[in-house]
Formats: sequence, structure tokens, C-alpha cells
Amino acid sequence: MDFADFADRVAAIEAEPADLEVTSLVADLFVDAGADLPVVARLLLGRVVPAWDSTTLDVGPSLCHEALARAAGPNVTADDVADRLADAGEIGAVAESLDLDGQQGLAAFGAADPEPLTVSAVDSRLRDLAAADGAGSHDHKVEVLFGLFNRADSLSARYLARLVLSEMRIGVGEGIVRDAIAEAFDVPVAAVERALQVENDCGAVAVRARDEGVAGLDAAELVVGRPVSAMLAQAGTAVDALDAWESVAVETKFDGARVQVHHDPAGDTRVFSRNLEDVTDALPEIVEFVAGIDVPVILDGEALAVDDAGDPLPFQEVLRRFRRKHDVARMREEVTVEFRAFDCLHVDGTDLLDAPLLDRRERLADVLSDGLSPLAVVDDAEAIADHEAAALDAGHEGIMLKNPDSTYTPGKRGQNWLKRKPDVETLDLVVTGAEWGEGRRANHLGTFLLSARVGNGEFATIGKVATGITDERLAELSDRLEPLIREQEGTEVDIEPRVVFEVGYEEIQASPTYGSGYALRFPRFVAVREDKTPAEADSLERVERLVGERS
Ligand SMILES: Nc1ncnc2c1ncn2[C@@H]1O[C@H](COP(=O)(O)OP(=O)(O)OP(=O)(O)O)[C@@H](O)[C@H]1O
Repeated sequence: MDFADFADRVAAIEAEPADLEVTSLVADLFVDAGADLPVVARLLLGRVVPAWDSTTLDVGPSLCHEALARAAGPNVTADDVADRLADAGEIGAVAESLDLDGQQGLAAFGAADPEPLTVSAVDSRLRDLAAADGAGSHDHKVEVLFGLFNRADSLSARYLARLVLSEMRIGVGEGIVRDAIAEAFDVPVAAVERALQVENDCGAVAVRARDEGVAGLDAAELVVGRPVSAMLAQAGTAVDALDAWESVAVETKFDGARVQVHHDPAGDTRVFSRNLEDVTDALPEIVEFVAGIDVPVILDGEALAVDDAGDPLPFQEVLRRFRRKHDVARMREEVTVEFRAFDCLHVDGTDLLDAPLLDRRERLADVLSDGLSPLAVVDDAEAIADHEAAALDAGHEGIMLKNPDSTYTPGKRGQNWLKRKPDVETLDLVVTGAEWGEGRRANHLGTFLLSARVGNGEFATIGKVATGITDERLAELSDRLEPLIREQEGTEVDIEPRVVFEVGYEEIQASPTYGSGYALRFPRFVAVREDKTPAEADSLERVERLVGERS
């Protein structure tokens, strides 16, 4: 499929306001995609590689501006592109407005490939770009993007630019892709959903649905070494749990970082973070800990930092490891990280996603004798309160209440896992802006503008945080956020939404000051959530719920 045809179809999808119609248009596109089906399915979600692969294109705005300017010809500079972006507000409109003239551009710049740009050419060039690393990678990336923009017509440029900056925003989310696969190939939505959870790649699942139908979808299996999304929890109380289930599995809620451990005694051990990033090198203790397991396993659990007495330390200690991977040996001497396993997804060729929690826990105990998170099955509120008090006394964050009969549903924030924490409230919010500091802090960004997620790549501002940040941490945050600056006006900057802050606050108030209609009172910085992407930040819906609960 030519990329220009794909871009036409995407423009029609973007212009359609009704979800059902969007699903049908996407389904039609899937039917027509032929051999390009897996790539088309991923591109619609703004992905080049499957969701289980955390490789990113790592293209920042300035790199993209440089490539666009080169493709636009000698009269346009990267600064011009940035200026146009300030006016237009989104990169797709800018790319489209540059009138990149496809094949004429080729002649003008002497590019080697006279073929029209196809979907598969874009895919392979962007994979090549994603693999570029180290010295010279900047220039290589500009070169690859220039080559693509140079062969693109205006509409193609619009979607290419959005794709490389992870801003597809065409109103197509995972739910629509799931429903469209079902509609296109006449298979049940539930079967598609299940295969997506297991395989974590909409491209591969679309092909299964088309080529093998329900049987193919049902045959999707976990692969040791390929991460799946983690099952998530909702906030809940003992009463919620006892109302919903006959008995309750109570576990300690460890204040660490979620890890999924894939161990193959005949091969490799890999550790993945909650956003599926490979963090194996940052956590050698965990690799060593599971080294003795003599069958292939996929384990779910928490990486917990402990002090010399074995007592838990705050989760920031573990997250620091994810960030500074090259200092691991030194950091390991300073802080010990231990593994607490609480679930088991696969043992020795058998997937356990559909097994009840207590059965999975039995299998877990078969393969691991140490490092298990304790679990008690109880049926009264008093026993739950006792467990909570004991967990808090021991310095843990709270307790988890789980339905003993529940299956493991990857990526779902369902009602089968409830988290119960004392009322220390924090929100995970996306940094979308900042202000330069004053005086001693003039070289650093000092105040950070925070936003809640409103859906499909959009964010609404809700407050500013400047409190709770040490000078050292401020320098670190500045280094981190400066490359993400999109625009500057006076001392205020607009920042690409990439980094998530955990922020404490006293109260949430209705307020016209911010786009969300709410403002945090007394916000204070707690940590950078290295393990969360903006898509996993707290939503405005959650904020509204919190406000509702309080009033
Ligand atoms: N025994 C346990 N069982 C399940 N999850 C646990 C357990 N102990 C600690 N956790 C952590 O609690 C998280 C569950 O809460 P949730 O799914 O809401 O994630 P979260 O948004 O990171 O929440 P939080 O910030 O409260 O940890 C898990 O992702 C995991 O990291």
C-alpha cells in the first residue's frame, strides 16, 4: 500500500466524529491492507514496533524540525518550522503546510529511490531509525527522516511527522483497533481482546484473526522473554472486597517498582518494568535471585529497596536504578534491592493466565521458596484490619485485597485487585510546561506545570509544583526536561508531555485558573515516575472522582 493512500484513509478516519463509523473505516482499511496489515494496525496506534517492544524512535521536536526544514528546501530553516509550530499548535499541520512535493523533491535533492513511498518502506526506515544509537545517531536520524519527508506528499507528511513525534491523535485507541479487527474478520471481540492481552501486538493479532480466525486467536500464547502488560489494581476497602467475594486474599502492598521477570534456564533472564522497558541491567540482584529456577517461568512482583536491617525504603530508591543504569555497581553497594514475587503467569510451557489466583500462587510456591509476598485468605473485616496494621507497622505501603478465584487479566485495572493505602494522596501527573527559576536557580527550570490525562494524547493543566525539590534534584530535572522544550515565551516554556511526576497535595479545588477546571492546593513533588508513560498518568476522570468522593 502506498503511504499516500494510507494517509488518505487516515484523514477520513480522523475527520469522522462517530466511534462506530471510525471502527468501520478502520475495519475497511484492515481488509484492504493485504500484506501491510500488521504495519497498518500498529501505525494507526502511532507505533512502529509491537507494544511489547519498548524500543522508541527517540525523535525529539528539534530533530524533526531539522528534517522537515531540509525537505522543505533552502528557504526554510528549523527555526521557521518551530515558529510555524507555535502558530499551528501541532506538528502535523506544520508538515502539511510546508508543501513537500513528493517526487519533485526527489529530483531536487537527488535522492536515490524513485519509487513512491509505501507503508512498508516507512516501516522499515523507521525501524532502522529506532535502532540507531550512540555517536552519529542524530545525523543518521535526520537523514532517514529527511529521506522520508522528501518522498512524501503533503498529507503523508502530516501523518509522518505526527508518527515520529508520537502524536498520532487520530481518535483511534486500542479499543477501536480491537473492535475493528473483530468487525473486519468476523471474529468475536472477546477473542481479539484475549489475544491482544497475551500477544501484546495488534499487528500480529490482526493477522491471526484474518488468516486463522477464532482458532488462531485462541492459540496465542505467552512467550518467555516477551513482556505482557501488568494486571492493575483499583483503590478499594475491606468492605468492598467482602461485599464482592466470599473470601479475600490479603497481601502486603510493597512500595517498590513493579517488575515482570522472564527466566529461561536454557537461555536468558530478562526483567521488565511496568511500562515494559527492559530493566535487566539495572536489577542484577533479581536476575541472581531467580537463577536457580530450573524451568522457564514468567513471574510478576515488586522490586523493593531495603536498608541494612532489611526494612523497606521508599520506592524512589528502586526507580533511581532505572534512570542511571551505568552506576548500578555503585548503587548496589548503597542500596539493596530484593524481589517480592506475588504472581506467576507461566511455568514450564503452561500459561496460567486463566488459572485462579490461588492456583497461580501454588505454582509460584513450587518454583520459588523464598521472596514470596505473604498471602492470607480471610473472610472478615477484623482480620483484614490486622493485616493492614501489621503491614504498615513493618514500613510497607498498605495491603492488596485480591479475589482468590480471579484470573490474571493483563493491562486491566479491574475489580479483582483492590489496593488499600492509608490516606496519603498523590496523583501521577504529566509535566507539560515549566518556568525558569530566579536568583540562585536561574539556570534551572524551577516551577513545573502539571497536567492530567484527558484521553488520546491530550492533557489538561491542573497546577504547578515547585515545592519539595532539592537543588540537586532540580538540576537533574532541568537536564531531563530541557531537551523536551517546544516553545518559550519569557520565562515560561512549553514542554513535550513525556515525563510523569508523582505529586502530593492537600486538596483539589474547582478553579478557572487551569484548563482542567481544577487546581491542586499545596502541591509538593514526591518523585519522577520513571515507570510510567504519560498514557499511564492519572486522568481528569480520576481527579473528578476524587473531588466527588470528598464532597
Ligand atoms: N502484593 C502486591 N500485589 C500486587 N501489586 C502490588 C503488590 N505489592 C505492591 N504492588 C504494587 O502496587 C501496584 C498496584 O497498584 P496500581 O495498579 O494502581 O499501580 P500504581 O498506579 O503504580 O499505584 P501505586 O502508585 O499506588 O503503586 C502494582 O502495580 C505494584 O507495583
